[in-house]
Amino acid sequence: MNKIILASGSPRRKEILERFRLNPIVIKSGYDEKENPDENPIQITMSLAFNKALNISKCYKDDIVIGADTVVVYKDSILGKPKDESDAYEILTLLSGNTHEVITGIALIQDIKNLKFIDYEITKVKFRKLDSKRILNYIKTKEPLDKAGAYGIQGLGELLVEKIDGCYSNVVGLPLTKIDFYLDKYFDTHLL
Ligand SMILES: Cc1cn([C@H]2C[C@H](O)[C@@H](COP(=O)(O)OP(=O)(O)OP(=O)(O)O)O2)c(=O)[nH]c1=O
Repeated sequence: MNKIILASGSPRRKEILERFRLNPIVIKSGYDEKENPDENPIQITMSLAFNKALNISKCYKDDIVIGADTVVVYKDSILGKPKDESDAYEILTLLSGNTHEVITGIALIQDIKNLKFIDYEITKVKFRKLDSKRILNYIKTKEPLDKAGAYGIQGLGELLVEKIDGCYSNVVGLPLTKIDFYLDKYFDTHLL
């Protein structure tokens, strides 16, 4: 089996792969996450995912390198990670009672075989109506601070969610079924 490198500092992405018996080597990509204002959210997540993976694959040409980037989109605005607690409060107030999209761009690269794939997945998430006390209590847990959209569906944030439409692991940061599709079809790596 080929070595898999996860070009991401996100512990959630590592956990998703480990749950499915892949033990990636984790190397956080030093890529500076600058968004291009001319790109739409899908293009932004795919370019960032690709550049994160490319940065690492230059030095690990034999290995399969996976990069990803997740954003929350509500009414055409990209809601990334909150800058601070008051930003988290604003984001969660905006999302309360409404449906947003979680978009994750992915890239898989194996330089030596000249294999490069870029794709994305969208999941719709509807939030419950949240009063300010609940939002403040959630922010106190610190869970929102390092996550796009200021929540983690895999944690206490599950309590904010009324329903989801689409791939669950995509919301957590890595659309597993799509990753499995590419690994199986092009990289001779099979999760099942
Ligand atoms: C919506 C949502 C996001 N997130 C996380 C996934 C990502 O880690 C993070 C989005 O930030 P990203 O910039 O995609 O990733 P990262 O900075 O954590 O890691 P790296 O750039 O090194 O790859 O938000 C959750 O964990 N749960 C959720 O429900």
